[in-house]
Amino acid sequence: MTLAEKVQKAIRDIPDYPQKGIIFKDITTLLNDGELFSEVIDYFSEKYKNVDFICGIESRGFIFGAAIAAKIKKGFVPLRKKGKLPYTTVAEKYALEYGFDEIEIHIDAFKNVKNPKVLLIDDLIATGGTAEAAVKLIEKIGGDLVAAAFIIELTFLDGAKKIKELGVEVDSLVKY
Ligand SMILES: O=P(O)(O)OC[C@H]1O[C@H](OP(=O)(O)OP(=O)(O)O)[C@H](O)[C@@H]1O
Ligand SMILES: Nc1ncnc2[nH]cnc12
Repeated sequence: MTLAEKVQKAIRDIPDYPQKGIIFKDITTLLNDGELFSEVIDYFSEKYKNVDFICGIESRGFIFGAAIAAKIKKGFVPLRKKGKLPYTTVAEKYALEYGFDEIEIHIDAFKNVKNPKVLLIDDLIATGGTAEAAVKLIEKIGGDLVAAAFIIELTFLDGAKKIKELGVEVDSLVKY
């Protein structure tokens, strides 16, 4: 079985969560499988070992992003929901599959590196609203995006298109 097939098998569908009509992709069952979680981390770590920073989106993007960053010994930069970062931030509002939100990044997150090469990672891309906001924030503070990577892509919501239109490569492990 390929890694993508194993991950697909490990993810659980929860109908009507958090709202009626949404089929929620539950990654906790993937995280629960230590061997497979580790394989996913190894896969992305090998592919992106040459970046300077890993940016992860709160909160599920933190789980994968922080593990990859530690493995390749590069900095981890959290993109957090509004009001959670203590220092000066830039912010973007966005719409996602089931609501609206706002994320922020610290303005000095890439301060010590010139033209920093950055990987953005999240567990899932649906409409792409969240990732689009993240790309804009990373670029606003001087990051050079190598790719936006996701464990899961919901292709029928066309989110990858939004990101590609910003000139950023999309790398999804499992597509539905
Ligand atoms: O492509 P989009 O339509 O923007 O949706 C994708 C986003 O939605 C989920 O996060 P959520 O905001 O539910 O936060 P969580 O990770 O804290 O559960 C997911 O982890 C992505 O960040
Ligand atoms: N269907 C879905 N499952 C899990 N996370 C999501 N984020 C946005 N849409 C989602």
